[in-house]
Amino acid sequence: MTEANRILLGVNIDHVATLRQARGTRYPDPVKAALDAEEAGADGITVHLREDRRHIQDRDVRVLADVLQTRMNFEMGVTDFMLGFAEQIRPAHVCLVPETRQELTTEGGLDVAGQEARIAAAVERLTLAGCEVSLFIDAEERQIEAAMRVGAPVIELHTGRYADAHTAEEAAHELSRIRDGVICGLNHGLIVNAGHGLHYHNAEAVAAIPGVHELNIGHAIVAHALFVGFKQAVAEMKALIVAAANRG
Ligand SMILES: CC(=O)[C@@H](O)[C@H](O)COP(=O)(O)O
Ligand SMILES: NCC(=O)COP(=O)(O)O
Repeated sequence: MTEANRILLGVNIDHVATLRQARGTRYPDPVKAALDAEEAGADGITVHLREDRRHIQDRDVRVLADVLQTRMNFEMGVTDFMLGFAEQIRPAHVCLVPETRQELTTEGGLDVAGQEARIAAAVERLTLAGCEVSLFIDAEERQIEAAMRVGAPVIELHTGRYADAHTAEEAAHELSRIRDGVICGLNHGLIVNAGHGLHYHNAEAVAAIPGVHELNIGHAIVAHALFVGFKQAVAEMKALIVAAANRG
């Protein structure tokens, strides 16, 4: 990997499917979005198959598994169904996320410390299936240490509180928590990704944190794509974070 592309962009295409599901149509097709994203420089494609199937559907994941040129980052709750599904699909990456039916979006990180045995068993099953497992967690030392203990090689730090900050002070505080989380993860030998709620106006500061491996970004890219097209929206985000990482 060259210095110019040392940070990776995973493009989350869930909300292309959100638009499709709103009318029960066949369009817009998240698979087309994924292929366009790849052409525009995405390093991977992220999809979250929610238990309530509010956006991505099982078939989307199956088709993506066949056609992606990069790699799939499959986000899932820790349930027996999802574990079995992932074992069939065998995505390159599986990210375990917390999930509740009523939430608007993923509101916090997975409580790994509070359920180590259950998460360790899931990590083991997925690893045996050939998936690299990541855990979507808050930037807290106890969660990062638990992630290491359960055998996950990768963590993704939840950036939602930073993205939703109402003041510059709050944003700076949340950013410094993420920075500390990155250092902690790296010190424990983990690969550290980050994502959630990142946008064209706030992703650079996270990308500039030394050691961040990949950012997963979806909602903002899909929204921007309405006005500039999907490829352009992905290319703009990729250029933004690569430049920030190189400056940082
Ligand atoms: C786990 C995560 O942060 C994203 O995948 C997010 O869940 C996108 O989907 P939702 O907007 O449905 O939460
Ligand atoms: N894991 C975070 C992700 O995939 C993208 O989240 P968002 O940018 O749609 O909020």
